[in-house]
Amino acid sequence: CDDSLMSSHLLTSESRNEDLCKQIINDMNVYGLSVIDDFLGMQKGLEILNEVHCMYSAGVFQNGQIVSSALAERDLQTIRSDKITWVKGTESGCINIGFLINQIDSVVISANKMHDNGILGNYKIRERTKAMVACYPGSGAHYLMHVDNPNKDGRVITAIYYLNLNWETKRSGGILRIFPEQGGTVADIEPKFDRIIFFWSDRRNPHEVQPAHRTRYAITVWYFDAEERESARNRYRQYPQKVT
Ligand SMILES: O=C(O)CCC(=O)Nc1cc2ccccc2cn1
Ligand SMILES: [Mn+2]
Repeated sequence: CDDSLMSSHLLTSESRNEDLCKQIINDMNVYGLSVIDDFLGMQKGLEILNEVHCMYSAGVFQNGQIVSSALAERDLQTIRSDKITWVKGTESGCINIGFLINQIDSVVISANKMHDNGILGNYKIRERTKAMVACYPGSGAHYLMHVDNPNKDGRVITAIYYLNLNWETKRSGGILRIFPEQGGTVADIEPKFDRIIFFWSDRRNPHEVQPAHRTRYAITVWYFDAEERESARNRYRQYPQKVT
C-alpha cells in the first residue's frame, strides 16, 4: 500500500500502538512519567491547533480557577495565569480534539489491558475527565508548583498534549518542570508541538509551568482509577454540596 497512507503517526497499526504502550508502561513504572513525540503527526496536530485557535478567538476560554479556597485569597495571577475551557470532543468545531481524546484513550486503555494488573501500579482505568484546553498568554503566564491530585480524588494519570509549533524555550520559556518525589533530578519538558506526556497525578509528581513569553497551548485529560474514584465519591457524599 502507499507508504504515505500508512502514516505511522495514526495509531491504526497495531504494532505501533503496542510498542507505544510498552514504552509508556515502562517509563511510568521506572520514572513515573513518559514523553512521546510525534503522537499524531503534523497534519492532525495542525487540525487540532486550528480548532484551539478558533475557540480562543471565539472567547470561550476562562481564567483558570484556583481549586483550593485557601489559595483563592491570594491574587489569582500570582498562582496561575492560564485560561481554560473544558471540551467533550463531540461539540461542533471540536472534532479533531475529539480524535485526539480517542487516540489518548486507546493508548491508555490498551496499555491497561496489556498489563493485566492494570496499566500501571494495579490501577483499573474506567473513566476520565473531559479535555481541558489551556492557553498561557505570552505575558509571563505561569503555574506555580502543585500536585494535580494531592488528596486521592481518583485521578491517577495526567495526559497532556502540546500544540506549540517551533517552540524555543530559550526565548519563550514555558517549560513544564516535574520534581519527581524520588528526589534528585527534575524533568524539564518542552511543550513541543505534537508531544504528549503522561505522568502519575498524585504526590509523586509535583510540577510547575515556568513563565511563558509566547502563547502556549496544551490539552489535558485526567484518567480515574475505579476504586480510588469510588471511595472519593463516598467521602464527598458525606459532605453534601451546599444548595446554592
Ligand atoms: O501545561 C502544562 O504543562 C501543565 C499545566 C498544569 O499543571 N495544569 C493544571 C491545571 C489544572 C486545572 C485545574 C485543576 C488542577 C490543575 C492542575 N494542573
Ligand atoms: Mn498540573
